[in-house]
Parts: sequence; structure tokens; C-alpha cells
Amino acid sequence: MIELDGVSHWYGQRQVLADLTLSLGERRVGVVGSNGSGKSTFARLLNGLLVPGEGQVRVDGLDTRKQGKAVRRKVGFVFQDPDVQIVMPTVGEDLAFGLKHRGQDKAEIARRVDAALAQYGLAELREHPAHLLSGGQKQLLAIAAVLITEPTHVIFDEPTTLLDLGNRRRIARLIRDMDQQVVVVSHDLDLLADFDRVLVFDRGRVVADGKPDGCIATYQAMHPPL
Ligand SMILES: Nc1ncnc2c1ncn2[C@@H]1O[C@H](COP(=O)(O)OP(=O)(O)OP(=O)(O)O)[C@@H](O)[C@H]1O
Repeated sequence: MIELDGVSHWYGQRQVLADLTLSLGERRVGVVGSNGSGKSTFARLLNGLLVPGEGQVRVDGLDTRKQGKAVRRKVGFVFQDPDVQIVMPTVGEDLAFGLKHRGQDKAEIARRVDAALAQYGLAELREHPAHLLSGGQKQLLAIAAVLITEPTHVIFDEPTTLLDLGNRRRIARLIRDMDQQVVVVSHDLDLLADFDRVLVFDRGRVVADGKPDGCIATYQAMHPPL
């Protein structure tokens, strides 16, 4: 369960989120809204990458302000741009990185890396330089590198923006089949169509909140075709 209690946020003098109070308990929560409406800021608050200027964010009862490290172990974050997330020279090493950081033993790391390479169709790329992967392969690697650490919640900030149709569908399937709670910020409305709940952001506020059909229709009505 992710809870926001009276959350507002500012960059300098500029308010970008205004008094959000929400309980997110559904398994798949989508977030849509215009450019600059505050979605990425909201996403970053959920795993403590940012702490709110005002109010409280709690993940399974842990306060992101006071227990940030514990929250970040629970909540994985997949960035829009996989280049900011890929930190090691090869695909295999990149997958192992988060596990080493968490002090896992060698045998367990090897077991989990093998499993992840197979699961994400990356087995032939184990020794491949990570920065030479295609955009779609990098995105898959970035997602795999988060999921391998077994977070209980995963936040995706526009995970399909760089992807072709085939890889978009692959990520959509992966998100559909995940056991963890996921919060997905996306401009890809098809991706969110079968989610449990969708939030529509406008100028730092949630202006619609409910099942995808109604919320996506509300969002589309805010932007009528020319
Ligand atoms: N680090 C920052 N410093 C100052 N202003 C920022 C910073 N990050 C975002 N902003 C501003 O805050 C507002 C909300 O940005 P945010 O990235 O949360 O919106 P968004 O809904 O995710 O937009 P997009 O759909 O374009 O990704 C924007 O006006 C943006 O310019």
C-alpha cells in the first residue's frame, strides 16, 4: 500500500503538486496527464527519490522522509531513459550490480542473473557491452535490473516511450504478468487500458481517479482533436 497524506511539492517558488491525499492499494495503477502536470515528480515521491515539500508519503507504513533507504529497497524505479540506469559495462554485470550492492552471495547472484537473462530474452547478450544495446534492449535490461532485486512495488516513468511496437507489447505483457504492485506513468493510453485504476493529473492535482475507461475518456475530453 502506498499512501500520500497532504502532499505538496515545489521547485523553488513554483508549486508543482498541490495537496494530494491518496491510498494506492491496487496492483496496477496508471498515471496520465499533460506535459508538466507533475507526473514524474509524483512518481519520484513514491520511492523516496524525492521527499515532499509538505505532507507525508508512506509505503507499507514506512515514511519516505524518515526511512528512505528501506523504502528504496522495497520500491524499484524504472526511468524513462535507460541510459541513466545502466551502470556496468556488460549486460551480465549490470544485472549483477544491484544484487552485489545488497550483499547477496556469489552463487545466489549467478543463479538470479542466469534466470533474468533467460526470462528477458537477453541470454545471448550476457557479455555484450550494455551501452551498445538497442534502445528497446536497454529498456528491457533496465527493467530486468530493477526486477532482479525483487522489489515489492515498481514505479515506471514512461517505460515504452523509446520502444517499437514489438517491444511495447513485450513490456505491456511483462507489466501485466508482474506480481508486484506497479505504478506506471505513461502517455501510452493503450498500455493503461486494462489497469485497475488510473489517475489523471492536471497542473499538480488529480482531476480524475477511477477505472481506466472513464478516466482515459476524461483525459481525452481535456484535449479534444483539432
Ligand atoms: N528538478 C526540477 N527543477 C525545477 N523544475 C522542475 C524540476 N523537475 C520538474 N520541474 C518542473 O515541474 C513541473 C512538473 O514536472 P514533471 O516532470 O513532474 O511533469 P510531467 O507531468 O512528468 O511532465 P512530462 O509529461 O513532460 O514528463 C514542470 O513544469 C517542470 O518544468
